Amino acid sequence: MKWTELCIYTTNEAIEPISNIIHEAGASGVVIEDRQELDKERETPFGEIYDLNPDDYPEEGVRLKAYLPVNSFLGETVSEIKQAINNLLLYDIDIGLNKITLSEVNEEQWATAWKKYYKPVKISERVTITPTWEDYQPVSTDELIIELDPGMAFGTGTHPTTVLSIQALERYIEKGQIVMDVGCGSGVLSVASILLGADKVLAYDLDEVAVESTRLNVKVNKVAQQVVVKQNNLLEHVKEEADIIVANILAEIILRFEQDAYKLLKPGGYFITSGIIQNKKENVKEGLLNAGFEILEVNQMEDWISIIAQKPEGSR
Ligand SMILES: C[S@@+](CC[C@H](N)C(=O)[O-])C[C@H]1O[C@@H](n2cnc3c(N)ncnc32)[C@H](O)[C@@H]1O
Repeated sequence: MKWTELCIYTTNEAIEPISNIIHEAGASGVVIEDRQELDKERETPFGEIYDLNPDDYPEEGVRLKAYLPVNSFLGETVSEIKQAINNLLLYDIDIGLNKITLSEVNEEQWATAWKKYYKPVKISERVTITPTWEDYQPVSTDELIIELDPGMAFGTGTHPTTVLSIQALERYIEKGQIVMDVGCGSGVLSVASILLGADKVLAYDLDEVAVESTRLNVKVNKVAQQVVVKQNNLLEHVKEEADIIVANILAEIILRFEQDAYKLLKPGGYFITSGIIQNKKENVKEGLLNAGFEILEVNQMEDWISIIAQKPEGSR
């Protein structure tokens, strides 16, 4: 099978929204080549440092590579992707150079392009994410392993917004709790919640592909019995109560359901928000305070912010 490699030169800030656009356009995955990665010391969970090849990275900014099957819709799909990326400017997202190139690759090149980038990555104290094709052996007995196929919706689970969410879940989940995962994507946060001790997760996403992806990943990770996955717009019509609500979605979307999150949380429950870019931090905080939350933590990784808020004990 022939594939077209679509290369998009952009910025770190635009990785997440452009990845979503590409997935929605039907690409079977996104490779992220971020120049900043070259300056970081990278360590595998085994403590080995491995070097990255500078030739695999753009001279500046970020290069996203996506693979689309060559068919008669290709031209149309590429135009739609370009239009959707340009529309990001309306949300104040810096799309940088926004140069887009196309080239044809064969099946074999496509498979290798993927796999060389993905290694097991330690995300938090206890959680390691490993691609499904790696035969990964835990290093310690309390290590929790999440298996993900980066070729599926919403990638590798190692984006800073996902990492911040998992690190927060690790600090706040207590055994037997109920968690809601709003905008579940690949389902990585649902799987993490169960592995970290939650009894049940209610996972929601508006996107059908994401819902399927979560269903598959909860099965692969053997937690399907405890995760109820449903296509839903945020928390619309949801009636259950939760101990923790986690949402890794853009700030604009978090702002739309802070009050619903407050209503559905038990007193003392936590709202873990992530996916917030720097300049939207104050808006999200203000919205959370207006809804009645107390802000417990504001954490940052690269340009991304995660805010952890609590519904006060004794409130209703
Ligand atoms: C950044 S991804 C996060 C995926 C995953 N939770 C993670 O942390 O890696 C955001 C997800 O929110 C979903 N989403 C966006 N708007 C939504 C809405 N109104 N209702 C439900 N899900 C939504 C998108 O489809 C996408 O899967």
